[in-house]
Formats: sequence, structure tokens, C-alpha cells
Amino acid sequence: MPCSATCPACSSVFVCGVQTGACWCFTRPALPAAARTGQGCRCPACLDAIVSSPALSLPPIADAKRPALRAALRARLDAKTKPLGSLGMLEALAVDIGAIQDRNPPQMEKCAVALFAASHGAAHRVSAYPPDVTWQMVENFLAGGAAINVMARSLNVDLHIVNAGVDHEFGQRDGLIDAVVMHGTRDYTDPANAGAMTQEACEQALMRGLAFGQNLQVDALGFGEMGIGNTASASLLMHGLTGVPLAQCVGAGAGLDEAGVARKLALLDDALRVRPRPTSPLAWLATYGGLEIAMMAGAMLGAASRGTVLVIDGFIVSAALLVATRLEPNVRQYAVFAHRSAEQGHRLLLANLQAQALFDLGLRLGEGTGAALAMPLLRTACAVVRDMASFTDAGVDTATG
Ligand SMILES: Cc1cc2ncn([C@H]3O[C@H](COP(=O)(O)O)[C@@H](O)[C@H]3O)c2cc1C
Ligand SMILES: O=C(O)c1cccnc1
Repeated sequence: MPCSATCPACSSVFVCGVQTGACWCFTRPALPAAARTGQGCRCPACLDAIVSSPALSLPPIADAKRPALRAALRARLDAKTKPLGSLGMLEALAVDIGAIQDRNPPQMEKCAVALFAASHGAAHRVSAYPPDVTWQMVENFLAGGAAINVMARSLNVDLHIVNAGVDHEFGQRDGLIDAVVMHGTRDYTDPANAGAMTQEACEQALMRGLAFGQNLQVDALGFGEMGIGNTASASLLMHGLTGVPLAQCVGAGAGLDEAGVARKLALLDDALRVRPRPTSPLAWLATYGGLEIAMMAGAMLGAASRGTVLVIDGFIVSAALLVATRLEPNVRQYAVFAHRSAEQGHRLLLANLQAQALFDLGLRLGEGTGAALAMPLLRTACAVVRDMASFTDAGVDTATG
């Protein structure tokens, strides 16, 4: 039985977590998810029970704060033959990776990117490109000719292509992981549709992603996506889960001009008006899609539960992480952010996730290209901790005067 959307005792606006096992504060997203108590959740403000039993069971994700390990990693870096802090963000990155892996020194041998592809029913209305580009690009990935293929090869990164729900018959194909939940979402801009997918399809996509993430043995997993129309879904999720005004969440995507962005914004605004506002993170995801975003969110939760570093790519992947954090806040600690995308909403989305990206090359492609490009930085950060000489090792004396 679902609970009310507000805490009955203290009236804080908490959204029902009956589907997810974690209650969620709409007006104050910085609050921790409500504590779980055998039968349900408690409002973190007043501790009164507000949820009946959860339906979706997620694996536990350990708290990766690990202050003692972080201090040891920092001390190890400070003893290296360099001015204190002179490797800047690489030092923070190394400490984060060590804390995620619970290892000193951290390890970065096997790096992979998983690219999740799916079709969007709304694609023909919200993108500068036709919906068929989604399946045609999957063929390109399988043939090895896309940007992510070239980067993965040149950077020694494994690449996994996952079909989360492309509207096309590929048949049995080498190199294509079939995780199809449905052949594309429904068009949420059509008032006749309740939303992009049912709650059941959404949970199935999430759980398939979860299993994928739990089973992959890598030190770092980068996330990529392909789905014409998916910046629109990401914008709606960003708006719904953060409260940032829609206009600041919507951008050019793969290449709309100014007038195109204005049309996209008006369409998405209408799509929000024609049906009731979703009342949980999972309902936002089901209503506005897409399948690849749901599967990525699940894969993030699965990979984090086994201590894998999550390498977040651009705008769409960040939106998937946002969803994942609303299901299990600890997942945020497992994420490192590759780059700041040129997509309009990404700067604010990163700020909302309290994230600092490693670089900004003006990329706006997706596919996991930013994540792949970050892998050498992750490898190098770990190598510095492991291999650099300390002042004592090298006999360098820093005493002055
Ligand atoms: C040829 C081509 C290759 C791509 N690879 C990634 N995207 C990127 O663009 C799409 C999102 O933009 P929008 O929401 O505006 O459709 C996604 O597929 C994303 O991965 C591509 C887009 C195109 C056209
Ligand atoms: O930031 C991204 O991931 C992005 C931006 C535009 C188009 N495709 C992806």
C-alpha cells in the first residue's frame, strides 16, 4: 500500500518510496534518504514511519567515505617527490579511487565502457536527427567505425554494446548484448500515452542493468549511451528530480538550432502538463524514459555494489546517475566525472550532483567518449600512488636554511 507523499507527522514533502525502498525528499534533495526499517522507511526529519514494504530490492552499497584510508592515501601522496598538492585533481582522483576500491594503492588495470542503446518514441519530435540513426549507429558500433570504437581501441579500453531496447531486429549478433525490454519507448509527447513505459518495464530495465553491473569484473566502468531523443528524457529527469526550471535543463542535443531548442522546450513543457506529475524517481523514469537511462542507472547501482569505479560521461549519463542516487544515495560516492559536456544543462546538473569534471574539451557526443578519454587519467593517478618515489626513497632533502 503506497504511503502519502508527505510525512504524516512533520509534513515534510517526502515522495513515496514504496517502489524503491528509499524515500525521497522532493523539496530538500540534499537530505539523506529515509532510514530503512525492516518494514519500510522513516522520515529523516521526524523519524516517523512513512512507507509500507519496498518492492524493488537493491543490493547494499557500502559507504565509501573511509576517512582513515583516505588519510593514508593523502599521506602517501604527500611523501612523493613533488611539491605538496602539485598534481592537483589527479591527487584527489587517486584518493577517491582508493576509497571506492578500499585499496591502497588503488588499482586501474581493466577499464571498460558499456554503451547502452535504446529508441525513444518521442525522438521524431525532439531531435535534429531521425530516429533510425539509433539502430544505424548500433550497426556502426558493431562494425567498429564510431568515435567510441576508435577511442576505445586507441586507449586500451574494453567496449560492451548493450541493446536496451532499440526499435530494430538485429538478430543474434556477435558483440551485441541483447537486454531488450521493449523495442523503444512510447511517445510521451502524445497525451494518449500514459508515459514512455510502464513501471514494470522500467523496473525490468533497471534490474537487467543491475545484473550487468554486478557481473562485470573491471576496475573502472565508463558509461555511454546511444538513443536519438535521449537528451530530452535526460532534461525532464533533471527537472523532475532536482526542481531546476525546465528551460535550464533543455539544450541543443545532437544539433538543434535556437528555434529548434525553443520548440523542444515547448513540447517538453506540454508533455509535463498533459499528465499528472510523477511522484517518485522511478515514476519520473518510467514516464519520460528512456530504457537505456534506466538500464544505466541499474548498472551503476550493480557496479557500485561490488566496489567498481563509475566513470560518468556527459549529460545523459549524469541524468542516469541522478536517478540512481535517488534510489540509493551511496552510489554517488562511487562516481568520478570525466568531462563537462557542451550540452546546456550539464553545468547545472554537475553542480547539483556536487561534482567537478576532470576536463572540458567541448565534447557533446555521448557514446561514452568522454568516459573513455578519462581512463588514462585514472590509470595515471593510480600509477602515481604506486610507483612514484618518496623523498626518502629518492634521497631528496626538502629541509630549508
Ligand atoms: C550520428 C550521431 C551519432 C551519435 N552518437 C551519439 N549521439 C548522441 O546524440 C543523441 C542525443 O541527442 P538528441 O537528444 O538531440 O537526439 C544520443 O544518441 C547521443 O548519444 C549521436 C547523435 C548522432 C546524430
Ligand atoms: O552530453 C552528452 O552526453 C550529449 C550531448 C549532446 C548529445 N549527445 C550527448
